[in-house]
Amino acid sequence: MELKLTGVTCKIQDITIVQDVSLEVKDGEFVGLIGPNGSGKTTLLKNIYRVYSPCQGVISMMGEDISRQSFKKTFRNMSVVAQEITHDFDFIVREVVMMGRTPHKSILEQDTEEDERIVRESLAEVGILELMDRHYATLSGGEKQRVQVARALAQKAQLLIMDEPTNHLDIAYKIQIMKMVKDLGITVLTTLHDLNIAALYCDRIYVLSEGRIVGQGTPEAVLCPEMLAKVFGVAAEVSVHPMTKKPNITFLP
Ligand SMILES: Nc1ncnc2c1ncn2[C@@H]1O[C@H](COP(=O)(O)OP(=O)(O)OP(=O)(O)O)[C@@H](O)[C@H]1O
Repeated sequence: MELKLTGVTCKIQDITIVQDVSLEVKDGEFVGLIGPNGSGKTTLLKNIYRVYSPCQGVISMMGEDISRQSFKKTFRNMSVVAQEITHDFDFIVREVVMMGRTPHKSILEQDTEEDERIVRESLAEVGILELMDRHYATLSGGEKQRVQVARALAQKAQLLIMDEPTNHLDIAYKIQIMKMVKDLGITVLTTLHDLNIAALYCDRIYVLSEGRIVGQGTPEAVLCPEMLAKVFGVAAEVSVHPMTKKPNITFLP
């Protein structure tokens, strides 16, 4: 499920937050979006998952402009793990995951046994089947994050958009979730703050700074000391890890 952005600009209250962004995620690619706090990553993703509409530019999936699609059609093909999900009502975990089945149903359609099976499978995949009857509001930040990943899995979409999907997770779950998503083999665009995790899992990376794309390429090409100094303002040494053969960043105090 190919995703393409061409010249996307987004303004909020007349302030340009994202400017002339063009990027492409090819079918089956795992692409990272990195950049400092406030560089516009979440705003860009919100344009992709249709919370905002770009004031200029086109976002297309498989060559079709998503602004011309019904929301239902978009979300049959695109699942989203957003940051900081709060639910106004206190849902049970399995109800939150069942929300992932919504784009596949008509308004009054009941949940089927197949839906129930998919919900259980998705919870098991992220290792929290035992939480299925808990109240979502009572979960820890990391547990909530895994419920959101399970909801996205239950949606069975071919494009997955994730906004910092691992920020509440300890290192073991961070690796588990990234590996699991990678193994799905679907098309992924995700923001990531942990650049060593980005180096391990991303096929390609885009760098956003002040709303513009300032770098793109493989982790080896993008994650260099010059970019880290220029964009993030940090001193770092980058080596190739002898076991993973991926860039390994050591930040210098
Ligand atoms: N609804 C809004 N109203 C006003 N300003 C906003 C709004 N949403 C985002 N911004 C501003 O747009 C800029 C980009 O925000 P955004 O959340 O997209 O950045 P980000 O790269 O995701 O940051 P972080 O890494 O901190 O999550 C910030 O300066 C933010 O304050």
